[in-house]
Amino acid sequence: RLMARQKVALECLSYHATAAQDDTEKLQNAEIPEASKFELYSFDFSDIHLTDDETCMCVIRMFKEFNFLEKFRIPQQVMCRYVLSVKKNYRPVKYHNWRHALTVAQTMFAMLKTGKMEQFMNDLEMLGLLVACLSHDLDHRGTNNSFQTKTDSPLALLYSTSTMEHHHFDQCVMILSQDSNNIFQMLSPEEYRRVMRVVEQAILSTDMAMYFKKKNQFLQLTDNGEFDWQTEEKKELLCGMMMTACDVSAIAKPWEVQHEVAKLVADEFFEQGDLEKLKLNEQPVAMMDREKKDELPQMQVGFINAICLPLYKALSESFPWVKPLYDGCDRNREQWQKLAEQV
Ligand SMILES: CCCOc1ccc(S(=O)(=O)N2CCN(C)CC2)cc1-c1nc(CC)cc(=O)[nH]1
Ligand SMILES: [Zn+2]
Repeated sequence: RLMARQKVALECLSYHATAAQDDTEKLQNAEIPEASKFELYSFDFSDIHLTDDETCMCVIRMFKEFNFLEKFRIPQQVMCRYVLSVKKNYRPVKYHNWRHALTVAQTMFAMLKTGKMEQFMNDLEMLGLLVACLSHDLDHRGTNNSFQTKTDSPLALLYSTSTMEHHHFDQCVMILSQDSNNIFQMLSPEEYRRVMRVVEQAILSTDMAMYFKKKNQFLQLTDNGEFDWQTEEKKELLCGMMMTACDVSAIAKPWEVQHEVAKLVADEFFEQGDLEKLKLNEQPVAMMDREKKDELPQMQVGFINAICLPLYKALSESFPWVKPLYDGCDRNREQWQKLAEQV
């Protein structure tokens, strides 16, 4: 019986076809605009006005700014097909979609470049971090880990902890396992092993439960004025914190952008709450209960105070050039506080 269910589980892992040839050729022949056109070096970057094609060009431009196509001998066509295949494997859910993945990757780009964190990373680590950001929510269904467990989803059968994050990593591996998508194809076996370890750790670190586990260790290092970050363990810890900082970076965007994105997050949460009421006949947690939408501003203040600000504060103390993330988040806290007092 278990075998049959595991067979079903593996079926649901089957990833959709690679990007179409004509889309790939179109992107391949396109002129990739300068980074300034997309404001890729800014922490205020927003994808809202970009077309789907432009989002793909943003990714290629970020890789070009790091000179990764030369450094890792990535054929242009493989680069294009890889980006389109990753985009294709995001579902059109309200928040955890391709646009979210792109904005997370752009924040990582800005932290490394504008935030000057590239001085602590080597090329392979930065390549891994960008790939991890692009892949970190692949095939998200708009529901969280506890929902997989509660509904006996095939994914919960495969992974009992960090269920979605393990699935996102699996999807990332599956896309790279197609030669036509494999941007790592020219790496040596040793380089491939190292970059995949960076990608795996980075994607798994986006499980908020992992963040809570690791953050005190990180805060101790920054409080003690850690400046080395070059041991395997410290590097892994720093990369994990950077992933969380990028994953929640919508909280640090200009107010109009944050307010719009919060609506998308709420819509996705409320749809899960509806499923829990209807299918599971269960009362959802407040943040997923649309009957409690009035509590949203106060929840955002709690999210900022408990999770976002402490992280951005610790990062800004050790890496001063990422302070715009702290400042943006603090401004949004004030805005959400004002709305919370109005209710
Ligand atoms: C906007 C709709 C309400 O959104 C929230 C409500 C509550 C909390 S929470 O900090 O209390 N907390 C987080 C950890 N969970 C395990 C328990 C609940 C966070 C958010 C929230 N999350 C994200 C990340 C997806 C983005 C965002 O903007 N807001
Ligand atoms: Zn995410």
